[in-house]
Amino acid sequence: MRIDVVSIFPEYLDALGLSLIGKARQDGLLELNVRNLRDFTTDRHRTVDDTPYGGGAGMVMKPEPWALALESVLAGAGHSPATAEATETAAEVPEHDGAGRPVLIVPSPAGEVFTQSMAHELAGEEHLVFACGRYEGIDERVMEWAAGSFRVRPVSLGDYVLNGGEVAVLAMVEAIGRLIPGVVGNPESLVEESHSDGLLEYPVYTKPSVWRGRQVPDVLLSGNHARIARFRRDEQLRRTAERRPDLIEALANQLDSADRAAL
Ligand SMILES: N#Cc1c(-c2ccc3ccn(Cc4ccc(CN5CCOCC5)cc4)c3c2)n[nH]c1N
Repeated sequence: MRIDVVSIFPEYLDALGLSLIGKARQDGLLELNVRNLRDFTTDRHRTVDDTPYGGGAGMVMKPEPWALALESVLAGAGHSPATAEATETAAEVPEHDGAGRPVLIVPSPAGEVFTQSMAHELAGEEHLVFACGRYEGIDERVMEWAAGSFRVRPVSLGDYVLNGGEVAVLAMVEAIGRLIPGVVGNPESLVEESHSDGLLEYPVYTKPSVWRGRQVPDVLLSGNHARIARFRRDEQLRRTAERRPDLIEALANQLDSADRAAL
């Protein structure tokens, strides 16, 4: 997988050189390129923002630096930017769903909320491009223009307000990158994790069996795998009902009688 990121704070993405994602890059499982949006400005002050049409607080990111940066990404990946007629052609040919075009993920408070399911979907893509906005956001015409060469997806990390897109990109690249085959040493650990079966994960314990007077649940020391599985499932259901009742609602028709007894 190839990932390109454009940001006015490229150093924010340095954390993607560490740990599993950093090793995946060293192992050639993931290619990551970060571009500084200011390198695509044309004035001496490297200006990326301006006042909003229609008034209002704050500043808006200018469109032209973004178009130049995204065209640089396309050129770097061997794609040619869409021309006007190409855009029309793409729109007219129904089977041309743009599957070959890179996905442009635009972190935004107004985006579709990022989920584990979306992480799995995006982990299957060949080329992801992340546009990190700042200020009050990016001129909307950039996303309209980009639709000629990218599959554009505004995505939100969650229902709270950040100051820009970089933190969201760190989270999404980690969530997506860990699903790429070979990145996580033991693929088994990807199976039983939160949200993989729609429930929150069960509590985990390790040595010592008694720590500051607190005993590990006996069932986990029993060696009885059926009882251990049932305990873990019960803990998943209990935790999910307590912390995320919304997830229980979504699963209601999938729970068996043993599950219902645990709630
Ligand atoms: N992913 C993600 C995010 C982001 C996110 C992502 C990208 C950018 C780029 C700029 N910002 C700052 C910003 C904050 C608030 C608003 C709303 N406006 C409405 C009209 O009044 C002014 C304010 C806009 C821009 C960003 C925030 N926040 N929360 C998430 N889950």
